[in-house]
Amino acid sequence: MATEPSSPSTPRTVQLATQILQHTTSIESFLQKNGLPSPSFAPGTPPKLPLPPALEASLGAALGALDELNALLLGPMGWLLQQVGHAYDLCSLHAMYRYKVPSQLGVDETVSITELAARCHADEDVMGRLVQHAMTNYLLLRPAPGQVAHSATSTLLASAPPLHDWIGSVCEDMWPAAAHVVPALAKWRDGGEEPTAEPNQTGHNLAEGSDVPFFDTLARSPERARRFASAMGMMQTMPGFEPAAALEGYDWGALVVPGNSTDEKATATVVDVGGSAGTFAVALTDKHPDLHVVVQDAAAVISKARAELPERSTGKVTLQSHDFFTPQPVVGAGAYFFRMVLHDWPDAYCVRILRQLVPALHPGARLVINDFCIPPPGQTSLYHERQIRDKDIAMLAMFNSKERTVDEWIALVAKADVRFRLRSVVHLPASPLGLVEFIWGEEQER
Ligand SMILES: C[S@@+](CC[C@H](N)C(=O)[O-])C[C@H]1O[C@@H](n2cnc3c(N)ncnc32)[C@H](O)[C@@H]1O
Repeated sequence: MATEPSSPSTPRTVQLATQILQHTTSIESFLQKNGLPSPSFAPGTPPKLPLPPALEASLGAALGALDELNALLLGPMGWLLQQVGHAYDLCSLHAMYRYKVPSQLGVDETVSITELAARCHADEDVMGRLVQHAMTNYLLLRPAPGQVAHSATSTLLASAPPLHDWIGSVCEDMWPAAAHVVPALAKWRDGGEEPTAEPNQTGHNLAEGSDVPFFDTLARSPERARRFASAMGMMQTMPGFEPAAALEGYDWGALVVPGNSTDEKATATVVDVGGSAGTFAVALTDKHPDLHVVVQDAAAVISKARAELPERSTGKVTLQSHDFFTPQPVVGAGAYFFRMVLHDWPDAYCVRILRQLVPALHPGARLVINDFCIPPPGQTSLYHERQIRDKDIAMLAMFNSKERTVDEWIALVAKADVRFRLRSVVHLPASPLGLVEFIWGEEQER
């Protein structure tokens, strides 16, 4: 929705408050017209507002304005205090995860904090403090002093084990690593044009006191590996990360080359490199049954994926254990697809991964990178830019890697091999992910 122009003399805070009011009014009137509930903290509230794309934009604008208004009204000192305060938010969320607090409460139940602490086998005083902190962040509700009940967020956590896994991975894998990012910078060395650091010299390594890269840490701990894979699967259901966006944003059907004779079946192979449990591959072959997708990942990930692959995907999705630092075994595929894989690796490692493809590539093969694309400065609100920059810092903490701009993706692929030629760049709507497509060799396009 277009906001009313305000006079240049209107103070910025009032401009922002007006925008918030206008956008919120549009959203509420849509919800009302469609018989949908107003946003609330009550259990059973949908995980996200069910809005059409135009109102998604309104929601984004309202949140961006709210963030700026909050910072302006707090003033620099208050804003700093708020930043510091956020450092403790994950403590109470972590306690919710560790003690499975959401599962200890019945949906319509109100219990005393004493009773909840007993159900959690936790110290009453400490648990009471953590729970009351969680209440201030709307993670739980306080129906009366000393009482606790479910909120919209805690019911969601109780009902979705992968979401619980994701919180666990954030609190126990990523958060300790983030706290060690800055001390880990001492390990970086001057690599000439760009300083470099290894994937085993990260915040994660300092936090763990180990020198193995994150994915090797996972390989040594089946439960942590399961939790991380579950968290990755959960991410695929989050707004902007669903396979649907990448399915619609790219012409997968164009990869299918018709056979020469009528009895020759039209088909093409897509290799989903680092494809984890195959969530994307299943969605892709559901939509394009003429495609054959080979999902490649570490052996432990593939053996778990085998147990979970839906029956309808048999014959359309092949699961293959493959280390992408070794030569690509699928020769002559139509496309090699990397979805949220290369952002886990520093540039020099991405170059090594991409070069492993080269002997397998036939002219015209596509390299499709479906990954975070940092927008150019000023293209989005700082609030929205912060969401993707948070991910960038997470990459630094876990892998000494980074999120990249489209130009950085293009430069990186050129560094791997100049025979990869840029073919298209797609910015997926309402998603921090883009699709950057390259074509191999001089051959005319299909
Ligand atoms: C961030 S996850 C992305 C998974 C999936 N593409 C998605 O979109 O959810 C990165 C994947 O790379 C896999 N991986 C890491 N190192 C690998 C290696 N050396 N060879 C193959 N896969 C690897 C991990 O097991 C993990 O499944």
